[in-house]
Parts: sequence; C-alpha cells; structure tokens
Amino acid sequence: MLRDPALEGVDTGREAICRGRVQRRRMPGCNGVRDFIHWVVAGDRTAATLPSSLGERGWRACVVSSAEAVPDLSADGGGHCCAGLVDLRGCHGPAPASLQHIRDVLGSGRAWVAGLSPGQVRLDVVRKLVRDHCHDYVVLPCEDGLLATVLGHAHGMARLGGRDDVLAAPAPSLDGMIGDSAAMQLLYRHLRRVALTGAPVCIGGETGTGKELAAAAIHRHSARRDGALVVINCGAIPDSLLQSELFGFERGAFTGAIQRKRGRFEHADGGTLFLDEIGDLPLESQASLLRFLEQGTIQRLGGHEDIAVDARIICATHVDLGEAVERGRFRDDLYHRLRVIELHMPPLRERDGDIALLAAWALARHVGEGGSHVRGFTLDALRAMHDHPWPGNIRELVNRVRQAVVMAEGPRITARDLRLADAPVAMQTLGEARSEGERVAIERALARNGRRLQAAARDLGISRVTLYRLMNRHGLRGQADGTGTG
Ligand SMILES: Nc1ncnc2c1ncn2[C@@H]1O[C@H](COP(=O)(O)OP(=O)(O)OP(=O)(O)O)[C@@H](O)[C@H]1O
Repeated sequence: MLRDPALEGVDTGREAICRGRVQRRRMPGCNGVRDFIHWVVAGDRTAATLPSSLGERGWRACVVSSAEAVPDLSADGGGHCCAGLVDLRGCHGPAPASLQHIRDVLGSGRAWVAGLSPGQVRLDVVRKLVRDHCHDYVVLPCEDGLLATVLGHAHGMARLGGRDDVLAAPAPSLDGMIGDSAAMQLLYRHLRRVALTGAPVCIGGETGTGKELAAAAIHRHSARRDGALVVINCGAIPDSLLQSELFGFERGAFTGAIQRKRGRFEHADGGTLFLDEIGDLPLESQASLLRFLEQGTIQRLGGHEDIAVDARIICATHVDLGEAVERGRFRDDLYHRLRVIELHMPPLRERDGDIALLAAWALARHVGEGGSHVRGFTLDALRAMHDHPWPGNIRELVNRVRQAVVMAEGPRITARDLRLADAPVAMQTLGEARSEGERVAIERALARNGRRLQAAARDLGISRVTLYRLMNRHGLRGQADGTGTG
C-alpha cells in the first residue's frame, strides 16, 4: 500500500516546494546546465539520494516530494526543464486515488524516468505505470553515469518528439489548415490573393487534401466574410433533387411542393456558394449554373421570374474536369467559366515535413479520447508515415492517428498502431505476386497523379487503353474516375 502523505492531502513537502520554486526562478538563465525534477513519491527524501556525479555531468535536480510541487511546464512558459525522475522506491502497491494522481502528473508534459528498487518492476501496478507514462526506468542505486545517460535520452526525446513538442507547440496554419511545407506556404499566399477578387475559383486535388477548408479560408479572407458560406456536395444529392435544392422551387412546381422554397443560391446571397464535387453536377443544373455565371440570375423550379443573386462561386473536384468534358459529361463552356482561377491542393506525400506536423496535431487533438495517455510517436511510426503514399491524404492521416490513440498499448504510437506496419507475408505463387505488384503500382500511380488516367498511364509507361484494361482486371475503375463509368 502506497504511503505518500502529500498525495493523500497532508503536505509534508513544504521545504521541497519552496526549493522547487527558488530553483525554477533560477533555471531559465542557466546555460549549459540541464535541470530535471526529482520527484520522491514516497518515503524519506534523504534516502533517495542520487549519485553526486550527476552534478559534475551537468545535471541539476529540483527535488520535490509532492505532486503539487512538481512545476507545471506551461506555467514556466519555456519548457526548459523537460526531464523528470519519478522516484518510486517507497511505493509498494499504490492506493487507487494516489495512483491516479501520479498518473495525472506523469502525463503533464515531461519525459519521465522511473527510479525503482530491485524487483519493484514485477509489481503489476508499477509495471503499468512505467509502461504507460515513463520514457524509461532505472533500478536505483545505479552505476554512476547510467542515470545521467537515461535522463539525457529522456530530455532529448522530450525535446524531439515528446509530449512537450507534440502536444504543446502551436501548428503553423491558415484558418484551420495545418501545414508549414513550401507547398502549403505557397497555397496560403494564393488563397489570400484569390480572396481579394470576386471571380469563380475551381479547387482541384485528391480526396482529403482540404479543398473544403481552402474554400472556407477564401471566404473568411474575402469582403464577403460577413455573408453566409453555403456548402453543397453535388455528388451527395440525387440528381432528381439537386436542381430544386440549388435553385429552390415555386409552390406547385411538382407534387408535394406545397409552398415556395428558396434554394442554396439564394441562401448564399451576399456570401459564397461552395459547390463540392462539381464533376457530379447533372447537365440540367450545369445549364442553370452557367446562366447564373453569365447573368447573375437564377430561376426557381416552376418559376419564370429571374431572381438576382450576388454569390461568389467556389467549386471543387477530385476528378479531372477536362476529361469529363472530353467524355461529354461536363459542359465545355461551363468548364471555362469556372476555371477563371484554379487552385491545386497538394497531396500530403508532396508536403515536405507536414506529415509529422499533422500527425502531431491530430494526436494533440485526440489524445484525451478514451483516457489515452499516448505521448508521441516511435521512430518506426514516423518512418512508416513518411513512406506511406497517403491516398486518402489528411483525412486518412487523422483517422489513422485517432484510431491509434485509442488502440495504442504503450506510451508512444507505433507503426503497427497506425496499421502501417508490414503485414505478415502470406504464401503467394509467382503469378499472384506479379499481379499484386501490378495492382499496387497502378494504385500508387493513380494516387500520385490525382487519379488522372492520362498522367498515371504516362508514369507507368503504358497507354491509357492498357491502363483501363488493367484497372478493370484489378477492380480499380470506380476508384479512379470517381464514377465507375466511362
Ligand atoms: N491542412 C489541413 N489541416 C488540418 N486538417 C485538414 C487539412 N486538410 C484537410 N484537413 C481535414 O481533413 C478532412 C478532409 O478535408 P476536406 O473535406 O476539406 O477535404 P477535401 O479535399 O474537400 O476532400 P473530398 O474531396 O473527399 O471532399 C477534414 O476533416 C479536414 O478538416
């Protein structure tokens, strides 16, 4: 049973608290000295003496003996002291309330090393505490130098990718769009510039790259920011309903039209209308949209009156509209009207450095879910994320991290938690292996080229006709053109 009066509400750590505060005020100015918190969780502080050589090795301890005395990094402001030694030698099976308290402090923004007595790691409760919340553990007393090395690793890991950096650092962003890569910096500049005009904008890019976020950023930076941003996904509404949804209807326009209804265009008056998946717009609605772009008016279904609407049109597509025009699925004249300004959302795999940044941001966002205490990513997870082609882009990354936060067994998310570890190799014939390789190569080429068949075929060194045939064979047709036809 853990006996730690401080954790149970009786403060025996006054002196230590004072020492801690004095130390903390001095710490930021000291160069070349690495500070760490030595938290003696239970028992006699003097019995918890550390090797004196720690000081010679540039380590200075801030000794505390209660959870309340452990400095809060956010209060310190700088996070200069990010290693901690939690001395559990006096603990022999903590009481549940105390355990929760220890957990809360351990999870509060520092890389902790547990100091244990011989054999203590065999206690279930201690093992779980160490596994879930500590960077490492040492059995004390230990060899001179070992503790300094372990603390050094903890300090370095906290700075590199530990909770301090991962969960506290604000991610560079524009209106909720996280990203610091050159591709995103360029995009931010373009978005700001585009926002100053009123011209239609067509945003292209693979699924999950943030086209809707980009549209929202343009709206928020434009003179129309006080008006509504109305969003409609043209692919999500049945063709038969889309026209009335967009343009509204008059009473009696069809069976069930018992009263007049305004459509999305009218709702967007004075603001912006974002037409997502514009490639799915049926031909009838394409004609009405073209009329709006040319005359600035719409007609409700069943009506004859021209209604003036002042809305800016932003549209997005993940299919190649040029190809849709070629196939007669999209009007040529509308295509040219819509692409007065074209923006392209870079795929995640082309955003240098953004994968780690977004993963850290997603982790910080979801870490509280299900009581998770995950503190960062292992090196193999970072490597696997770097190598993955991310066909679902940011949406896929956020979903993988979110699920990993819930499922992770240890304090750091691994490639396996992200479902990016190599699957066990199944028995395959040579023919099966070749076919599998072919499928993967096609999928990657399609992902790399924003699902544009011509470009993917060029990449693969085959004709478009051959690519079509192979996609049919591997059941990839629907994925590539977004329609399953053609
Ligand atoms: N740069 C980013 N930073 C943070 N979150 C992002 C970023 N880009 C996209 N997301 C998130 O990823 C998800 C997908 O984004 P969004 O819907 O804008 O993508 P999309 O390109 O419009 O996708 P689709 O073509 O499938 O409609 C959303 O949850 C969005 O918040």
